[in-house]
Amino acid sequence: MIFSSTAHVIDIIDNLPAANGEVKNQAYARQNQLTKPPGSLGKLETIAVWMAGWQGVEKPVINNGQCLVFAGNHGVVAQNISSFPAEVTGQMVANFAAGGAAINQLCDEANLKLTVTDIELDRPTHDLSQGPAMTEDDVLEAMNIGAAQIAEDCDFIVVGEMGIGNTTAAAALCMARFGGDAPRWVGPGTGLDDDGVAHKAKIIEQAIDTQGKTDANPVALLAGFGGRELAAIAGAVLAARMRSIPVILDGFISTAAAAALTADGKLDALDHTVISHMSAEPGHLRLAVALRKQPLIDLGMRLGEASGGAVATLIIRAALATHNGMATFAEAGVSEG
Ligand SMILES: Cc1cc2ncn([C@H]3O[C@H](COP(=O)(O)O)[C@@H](O)[C@H]3O)c2cc1C
Ligand SMILES: O=C(O)c1cccnc1
Repeated sequence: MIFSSTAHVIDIIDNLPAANGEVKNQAYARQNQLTKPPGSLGKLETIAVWMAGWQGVEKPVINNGQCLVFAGNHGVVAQNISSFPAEVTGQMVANFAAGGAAINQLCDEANLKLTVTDIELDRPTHDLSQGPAMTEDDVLEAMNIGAAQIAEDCDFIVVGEMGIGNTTAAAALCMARFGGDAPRWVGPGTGLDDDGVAHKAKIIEQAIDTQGKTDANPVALLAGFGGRELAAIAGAVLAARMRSIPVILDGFISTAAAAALTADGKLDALDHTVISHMSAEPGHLRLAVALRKQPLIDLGMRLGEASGGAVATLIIRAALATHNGMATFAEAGVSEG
C-alpha cells in the first residue's frame, strides 16, 4: 500500500521529484545536432526531450509500456445523465477481456500491455448530486489499486477508464476544482441531446450546491465527485510520478481524474503527464487550458478507454525513433547551416 491517509497523499504531492534537467538539456542538444533543420520535427522534438527528462536518459525508450484501464460504476446514473444504462460498464469489461473493444486493437497496434481493472462494479458510488460519492477511505483504497497496477519494469504509462455516467463525475470534479458554471463543463458524453445536456448541467449544479466546492485536497475532491475508476487513475498517475515514469492522460475523464492531484493550485503535480488528444467532449478544451497543457493530437475522438492515449503512443514512438535513430551532422558528414 502506497497511500495510507489523506495527509500522506498531500505530503507526497508536496515533495514530488522533478524531471532530470541535465539529461533534458542533453536531449535538447542532441535534437539540435541531428540531420534536420533545428525545430523541424516540431512537437516530435519536444515530446522526445520531455520523455528524456522523466526517464533520466538521453535516449528514452518505450520497452515496457503499459495501458492501465480502470472501471467503476456511478450512483448518479439514477439521475438519467447518460444515454446508456449502468450495466454497460460491466459488459464492456467483459468485452475488454474478450479482446473486442477499441482499446484492445489500439494497444496491439501501439505495443502496449493492457491491464483492465474493474473496481467493485456491484457497489456503485453514491449519487454525487445528493452528497459525497465516496468516503476518503474508499478513495485511498482505489488510489492504491491504481498504483498497484504499475509493473516493476514499466517505463511508460497510458491511463484510461470505463464507467457509465463518468462524464458527469468528471464535469462535477472540474467545476469543484476550477469553478465556472456547470454548462462550461458538461457535454453530450455518450450522446445526450441538448435537453439531456441541460439536465446534466442542473444535476452538476445540484452537486456543487449540496457539497460545496470540495477542492481542499485531492482525496476530498475525488470523494466528493469521483468514481472509483477516477480515484484509481489519480493513484496510478501519482505513483508513476514517484518513480519518474512518464504518463499519457487520455480524454476528458482521465484528465479530470488526474486534475484532482492539482488541488490547492499544484499544477506541477502533472508535469510528468501529457494529454494525448483533444476530446470532442467540450469540457476537455477548458480543462486543458486550466492545466496549461496542449493535447498532442486532435482527431475528434470522444470514446475514453485510453483509446486516444494508445493512438498518441504511436506518435510518441515516432518521436523516439527519430530522436534515437537519426545521425548527427558530424556522423553523417552533412554540412550545418
Ligand atoms: C459501448 C460503450 C463503450 C465505451 N467505452 C468508453 N465509453 C465511455 O463512455 C462513458 C462515459 O459517458 P457517459 O457519461 O455519457 O455515460 C464511459 O464509460 C467512457 O469511458 C463507452 C461508452 C459506451 C456506451
Ligand atoms: O473524452 C473522454 O474521455 C470521453 C468523452 C465521452 C465519453 N467517454 C469519454
